[in-house]
Amino acid sequence: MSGRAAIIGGGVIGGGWAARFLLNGWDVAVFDPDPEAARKLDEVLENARRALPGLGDVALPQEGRLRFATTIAEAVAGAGWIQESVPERLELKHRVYAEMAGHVRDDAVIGSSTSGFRPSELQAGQALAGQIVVAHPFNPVYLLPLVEVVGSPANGADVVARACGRLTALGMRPLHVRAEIDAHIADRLLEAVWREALWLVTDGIATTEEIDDAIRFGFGLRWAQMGLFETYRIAGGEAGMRHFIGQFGPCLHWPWTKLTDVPELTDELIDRIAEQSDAQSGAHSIRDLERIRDANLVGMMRALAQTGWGAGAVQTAHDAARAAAAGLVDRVDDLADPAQPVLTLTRTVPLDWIDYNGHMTEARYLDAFAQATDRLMRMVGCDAEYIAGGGSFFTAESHVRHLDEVRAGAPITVHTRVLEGAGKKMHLWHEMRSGGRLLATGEHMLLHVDLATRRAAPPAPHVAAALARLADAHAALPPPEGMGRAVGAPR
Ligand SMILES: NC(=O)C1=CN([C@@H]2O[C@H](COP(=O)(O)OP(=O)(O)OC[C@H]3O[C@@H](n4cnc5c(N)ncnc54)[C@H](O)[C@@H]3O)[C@@H](O)[C@H]2O)C=CC1
Ligand SMILES: C[N+](C)(C)CC(=O)CC(=O)[O-]
Repeated sequence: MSGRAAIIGGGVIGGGWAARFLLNGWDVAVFDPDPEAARKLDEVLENARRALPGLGDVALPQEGRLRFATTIAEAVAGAGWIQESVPERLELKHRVYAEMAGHVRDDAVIGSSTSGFRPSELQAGQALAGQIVVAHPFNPVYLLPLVEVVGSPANGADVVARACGRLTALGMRPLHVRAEIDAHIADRLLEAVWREALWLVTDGIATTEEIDDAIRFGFGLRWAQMGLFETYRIAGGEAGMRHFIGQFGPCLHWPWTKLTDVPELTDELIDRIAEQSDAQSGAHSIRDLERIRDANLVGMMRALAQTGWGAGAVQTAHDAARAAAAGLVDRVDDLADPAQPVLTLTRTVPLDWIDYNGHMTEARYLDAFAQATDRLMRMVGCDAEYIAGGGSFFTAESHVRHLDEVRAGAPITVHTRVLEGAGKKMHLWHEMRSGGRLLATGEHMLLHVDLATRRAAPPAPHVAAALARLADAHAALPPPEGMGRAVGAPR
């Protein structure tokens, strides 16, 4: 699903929202009075284009069009989603909503990025109250899936549901916060940690770098994939959560935190934090830090997708939802023209597929061909259910030719031919392209096996029939150049 979005306030967060919408195919109008807004947004977009398209295993749609509007009314006209991301001042947010009145589509959702205001505070006195919800994202908005959605009784019954549906279609994970509270759920948690960190600096116990190390080398990695409660459940050992609470419950009454007390943000404390932060990270520009952060996040989320866990599961679901739009099909019967090589992969080269030579590393060619083979297997009926029933294909031999290089962010496709599909054999030919360039070919012999005996065995009749159908259709094509080549064979 795509459409038109309006972004009011194109700073750190508005810029991230603009990138999220644009890269998911939406046209975006931005209103921001800052004369530097276009430059800043351009830089954020450049980073987003580098990172987001390579996060998933399915190509994103064609990027939407970006324009800058000169008034709020012009920006919001015709938009299905309006995201307000102006600074965290209630009176400013109210002024912005008032300027929208009379120009907003009846079915448009007005999301506010507010970190802390409740929806009823935002809606107070507003003609558009029924359309305003909190849609609180996390920086960088173009990569992180979480968005807290909070409504109030002023919203119609379906507004929150409509908001959540649209955010899901953008590859996000809307979390419906059912009760209105200051700072929602996540910032309440973050604020608690932030206050403790400020005390540690105030009291001279730790530097900004030591505090960051305490997070990133340890519990930060755990939080990224299991959060707090699931992590502590494991920490309870076989006796689980009850044992954990029994063991650490008494600490609640010990002076482990200063949560009820807040350090004064004196000039001295601000100077100390700023100086320590410069010493810690000043060698990198903000854009450099953003790129390092993005590469780390993409790598972590792609690892999580392998286990189908947390933020990785969101990406996997988004890929699945996008596959048909990207031209991929799940069944031979769904192919528009089975006589042509089958599109088995369409994606962007991700950042973590690049090696020290600055191009896609050799193993990833085989990885991409393996993904293409997996799709072809599913298309002929060898899907998860079939494999659970005891039948599958094993690869017996592969020959990959590396013909041209490709860099991060480039779109790649794989088209596949079935050279032979009879008895236990499945002989495949993959061609990988970027634009018109042939990057690589892969020739693979697979054997159908009985997973109980681990020995070759004929496939089930429906798999054999689908495979034979493709093999017969592809037999009419001329033999592919390079078929049957061995390493070192003369050209
Ligand atoms: N920075 C963060 O980590 C996060 C911030 N938020 C929330 O997002 C909102 C925006 O915060 P940031 O992007 O960090 O601030 P920012 O200062 O980076 O960006 C705010 C932008 O709004 C523009 N602006 C000011 N007045 C305006 C007006 N009348 N109409 C249109 N644009 C106007 C400014 O020129 C600026 O570009 C706040 O509500 C904040 O709580 C939410 C999640 C994280
Ligand atoms: C610091 N903050 C309150 C603006 C943080 C957020 O709102 C969310 C985030 O991205 O950390």
